[in-house]
Amino acid sequence: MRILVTGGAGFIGSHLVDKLMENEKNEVIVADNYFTGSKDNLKKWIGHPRFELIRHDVTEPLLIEVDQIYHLACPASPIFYKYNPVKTIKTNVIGTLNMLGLAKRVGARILLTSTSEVYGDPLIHPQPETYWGNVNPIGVRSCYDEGKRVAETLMFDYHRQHGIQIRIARIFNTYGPRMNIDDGRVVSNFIAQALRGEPLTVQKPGTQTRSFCYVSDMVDGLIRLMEGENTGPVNIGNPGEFTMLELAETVKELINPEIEIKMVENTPDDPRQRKPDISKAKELLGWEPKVKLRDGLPLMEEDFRSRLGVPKRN
Ligand SMILES: NC(=O)c1ccc[n+]([C@@H]2O[C@H](COP(=O)([O-])OP(=O)(O)OC[C@H]3O[C@@H](n4cnc5c(N)ncnc54)[C@H](O)[C@@H]3O)[C@@H](O)[C@H]2O)c1
Ligand SMILES: O=C(O)[C@H]1O[C@H](OP(=O)(O)OP(=O)(O)OC[C@H]2O[C@@H](n3ccc(=O)[nH]c3=O)[C@H](O)[C@@H]2O)[C@H](O)[C@@H](O)[C@@H]1O
Repeated sequence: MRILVTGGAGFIGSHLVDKLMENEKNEVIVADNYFTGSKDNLKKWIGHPRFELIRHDVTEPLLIEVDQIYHLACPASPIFYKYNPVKTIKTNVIGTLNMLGLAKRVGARILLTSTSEVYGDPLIHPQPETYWGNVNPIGVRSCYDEGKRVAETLMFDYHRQHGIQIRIARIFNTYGPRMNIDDGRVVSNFIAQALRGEPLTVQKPGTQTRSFCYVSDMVDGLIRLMEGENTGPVNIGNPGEFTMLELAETVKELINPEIEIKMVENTPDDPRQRKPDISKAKELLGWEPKVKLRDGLPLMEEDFRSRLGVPKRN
């Protein structure tokens, strides 16, 4: 099986590559423009005979021969996707069109990593896949959430019109080792702040919720979806729901009980609550997450300590 992973130098993509490379029958090709990803995440595979890394921007066509495409390329942290919103929407729309064109030409199966942000600021809780969402089409997050919604539309239109085999995963907040230290997402921010001895910045009001999935569970869910018979969309995430204040308290307790928690201004259109209904993933993929937040945070702490050079105190 020859497998293309777009965005494979990023956080989730590099863990997915590790898992796919475990199977000796797989050849893995990564295409990435290194906007938020890094070759460092893939260093153990560079030079491996079953692995290839291409510097490529998915907004340009890619002509290669593959059997499967995991299409992850897209900046995921709000600070990065808002940095150049026109580029973000081009990545979601033109990038997905290009990858669907590739899938059509070579007859490959393609999986899109969509997002829980397609539900916007949800009015239904928890969110099932049947919920159409509550999204601002002209806001500062729209390049990402509307971009992913168009990407999902393109996937289904190619499927209906050209018979392409598609899979859509709606990923909910995922965390783990290899996240960018200054990525700006909440779990990486809090862990880096706790280790640097800086206050944990809880954006107001602090009662907004998220549900955090450990990256190994995520990768397992994505592979099951790709290998299974269902197009999706399927929610993949951990239903354990926490307010941002609860998350800050947990990080404080586990990593640095002396640290201060500081309330700071939030950004526009921040969803107030988010929790996946994972009945479909359980039923169709036989999947559910195994790693609890309290078990996953220390694994991420260990990785951040070694990258920041902050040894554990005894
Ligand atoms: N991590 C999460 O919580 C989460 C949640 C929902 C959805 N997702 C989706 O999962 C995917 C991976 O997210 P992540 O957390 O690993 O993010 P990440 O930023 O670490 O990885 C994204 C990768 O895509 C690459 N990339 C960006 N634009 C590109 C382009 N135009 N051409 C080629 N490569 C490009 C980046 O360099 C990076 O390596 C994204 O599609 C994201 O939208 C992630
Ligand atoms: O799971 C998803 O579908 C989406 O979730 C995230 O978007 P978001 O939930 O806004 O992620 P964060 O930036 O980590 O913010 C989560 C919450 O933490 C808060 N926050 C963030 C950073 C911080 O320092 N402090 C803080 O309280 C934010 O206000 C927000 O309420 C990801 O960044 C998207 O890539 C992904 O598609």
